[in-house]
Amino acid sequence: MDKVNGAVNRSEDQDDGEELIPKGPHRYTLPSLRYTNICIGVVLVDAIVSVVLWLTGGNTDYFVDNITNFHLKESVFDLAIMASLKIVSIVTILPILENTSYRQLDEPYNRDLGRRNTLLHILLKFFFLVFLAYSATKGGLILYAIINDSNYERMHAEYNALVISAVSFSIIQFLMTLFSGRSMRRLKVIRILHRYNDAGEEIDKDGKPIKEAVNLKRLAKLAKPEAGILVAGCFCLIVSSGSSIVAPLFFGAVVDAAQRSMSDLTRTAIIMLLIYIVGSIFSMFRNGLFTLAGQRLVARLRTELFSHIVQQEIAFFDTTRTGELCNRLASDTQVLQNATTVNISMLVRYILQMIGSLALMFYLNAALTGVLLAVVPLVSITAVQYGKFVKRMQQQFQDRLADAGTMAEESISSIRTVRSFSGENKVSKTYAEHVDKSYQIGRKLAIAGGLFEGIVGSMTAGAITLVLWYGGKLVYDNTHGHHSGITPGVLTSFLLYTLQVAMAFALMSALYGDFMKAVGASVRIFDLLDRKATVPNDGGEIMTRLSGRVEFKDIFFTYPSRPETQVLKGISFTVNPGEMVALVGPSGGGKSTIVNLIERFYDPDSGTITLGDRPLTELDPQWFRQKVSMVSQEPTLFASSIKDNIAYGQDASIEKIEAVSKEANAHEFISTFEEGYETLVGERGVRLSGGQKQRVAIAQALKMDPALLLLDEATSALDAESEHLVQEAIDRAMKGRTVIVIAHRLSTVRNASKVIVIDKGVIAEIGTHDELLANDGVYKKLVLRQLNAGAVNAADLAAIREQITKDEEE
Ligand SMILES: Nc1ncnc2c1ncn2[C@@H]1O[C@H](COP(=O)(O)OP(=O)(O)OP(=O)(O)O)[C@@H](O)[C@H]1O
Repeated sequence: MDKVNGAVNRSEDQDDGEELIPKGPHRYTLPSLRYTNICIGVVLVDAIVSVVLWLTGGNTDYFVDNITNFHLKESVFDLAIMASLKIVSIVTILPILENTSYRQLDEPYNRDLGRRNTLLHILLKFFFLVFLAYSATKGGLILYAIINDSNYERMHAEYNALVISAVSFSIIQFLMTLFSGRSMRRLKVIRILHRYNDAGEEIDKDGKPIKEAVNLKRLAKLAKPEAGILVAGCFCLIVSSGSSIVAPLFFGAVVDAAQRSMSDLTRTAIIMLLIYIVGSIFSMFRNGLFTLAGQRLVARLRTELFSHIVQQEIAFFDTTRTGELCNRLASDTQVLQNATTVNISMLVRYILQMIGSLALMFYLNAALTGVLLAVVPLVSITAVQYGKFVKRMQQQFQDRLADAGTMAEESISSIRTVRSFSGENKVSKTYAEHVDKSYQIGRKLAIAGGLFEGIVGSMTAGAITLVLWYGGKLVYDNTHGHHSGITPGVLTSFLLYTLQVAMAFALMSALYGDFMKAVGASVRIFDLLDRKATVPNDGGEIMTRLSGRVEFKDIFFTYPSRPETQVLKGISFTVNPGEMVALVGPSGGGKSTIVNLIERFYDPDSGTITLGDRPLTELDPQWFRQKVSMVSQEPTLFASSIKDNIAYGQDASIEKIEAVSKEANAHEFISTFEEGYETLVGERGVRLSGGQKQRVAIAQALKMDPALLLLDEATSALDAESEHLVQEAIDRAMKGRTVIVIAHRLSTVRNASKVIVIDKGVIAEIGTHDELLANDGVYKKLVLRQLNAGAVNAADLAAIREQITKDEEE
């Protein structure tokens, strides 16, 4: 990657019309794969092919004679010189042009720059037009002489090849210069922005330092434990590639042997068969070993990733969609599996095949190889352009598909809500819209795919015909006594090599796409793996005993997912061991948030929470969470048996499970199930009723024998019998424990040691039920509202009425 402006700029955010100039130090670089470098590369290949063909063609006399007695239709050293001139002109003009064009993007009104640019564009096109005109004229004259002039003395095969290559390259290069203007204008779009912090570290969009750049090295490091398998795989790969490299040679040998004798033919055919068999056996091992390494890698990666995900703080899950995380686990890891093992093996195989085949092709006939190499760039440029387009489209296609997937997952997992709102048609319509978006991209891809097939197919056919025609001519030369000809067997081998190189090339471009996908997937996976939970999940002190004392000291809290709204504004209270404290207040006031903070699902913005006289941040979260049990109003069970749900997270004997179930009034209903404690509860416990789920959750909490019990009373009405059973279980669970309850029932608040009224993030009132009722405050209003809603039983109603009348009398 080249530096565009090595000096680091400092600028403020401002709109320059096209993009926002980033705040702070930054610089830009240009990608290596860009117009200028591609052009220089093509000209270099042209020069190498030309010089090699010129130097390998003919004996010394011929070689010298060709120079001293220069003749337009017979000499070729002019073409080799022209190739060198091309290098000089492109290497001098293009980098300057790129530089001035880049500057001009920032100084569009600089006339000097504009004039200089125009001149350079014209010069570039002019030079390459001259080169094209010269080589085309020369090629035309030679072709004319071959066809019409019987006295014309044929050139050496290599020289013929040189003329063909010079003409083809000149056409390609001239066509490329036509795109110079457009490509230079795109410099600003393709440049890569690097931001830095004040310490000089490179940072990403969000200002976080880019710790370890995702590169092949890190990907390869992932596969380190599989090194042994991979080395064995590589050995098999080398043997199997060797076999496929030499096999075509024997293919040709069989054709030639057939023209000599039967015994020769049989012998050569058997050798060829043996080579293929050895190749296949090693291919089999190669394939098996690489796939095995991949499977091991992905299994390890998935496990590691999953345990890393579940270690993240709760706030992370508030902002990250479940579907997205599942995608990372399922498909991103799969993409990485292929990229780090099977794809790398394929890449090495194709590279070996290409280099080996090309070397043997040169060995068989340099001229024929030269002709082939001359037509390759045309096909490859088209293929690369198409590849880029496909990559962009594929990315969009995947994104749209992922949107559809996430939406489907959300709808299906909350099918009950969808059904109860009769939302089936709506979700189907939304899903169809998402799918349609991906279909539109898929359609474009289909059309482009067809076009590409057609164009590249015709080009390939043209290239093969050219090679075949030229090879045929060499066979003809051979049978008619020219020393530069080849046998039909060599032509056969050559054609097979051509196909092998073409296939390796085509498959390699497909691999490029896979690698790009893998880089994308690895960025996402490594991002996740590198992410450190802001609320740690382990480490800290483990005490011998934990008392249930809880203290909030001036707690301010904002949910990270909604940074603009402060939810708790200076909350302070104490819960002493053995007390039952009720949190009450209007909906959205912050009661559940307080409970979340006690579980240390989040850390407060400021203030201290102490549990058993120690700040929560000093305790080992995994340890203290076992001492603090939470029973929520809508418990979520796991899709396993009742027994496993109660034992969740701990080894517990069936006797213990039964004992806590009895205490939680759950044993009775569990015993009525045919499979008892082994009964499966279904996804999120759907096969149990609300009351049953709550009692299982209470049993779960009791099994932990918690020092502190956090309760969220159900607001949803259960039937009287069920409510009675749940209430009885809750009362039993509360006995002898420190309890904080988000209370909705008057009976609960009346029994509470202390009632804390939370309203809009602050403590509105604090005291016993009787004290608070005496105040004409939020609590009294709440109680009256409950009375009106009829949400209290007859005894409560009478007691409250009596109390209020007494208050009014006073
Ligand atoms: N995970 C979250 N991310 C962002 N905001 C949240 C989150 N959970 C709750 N809130 C917001 O915090 C505020 C307090 O919510 P909280 O659930 O603590 O209220 P509550 O008093 O328990 O209400 P209710 O009695 O209805 O359960 C609400 O405005 C809510 O929208």
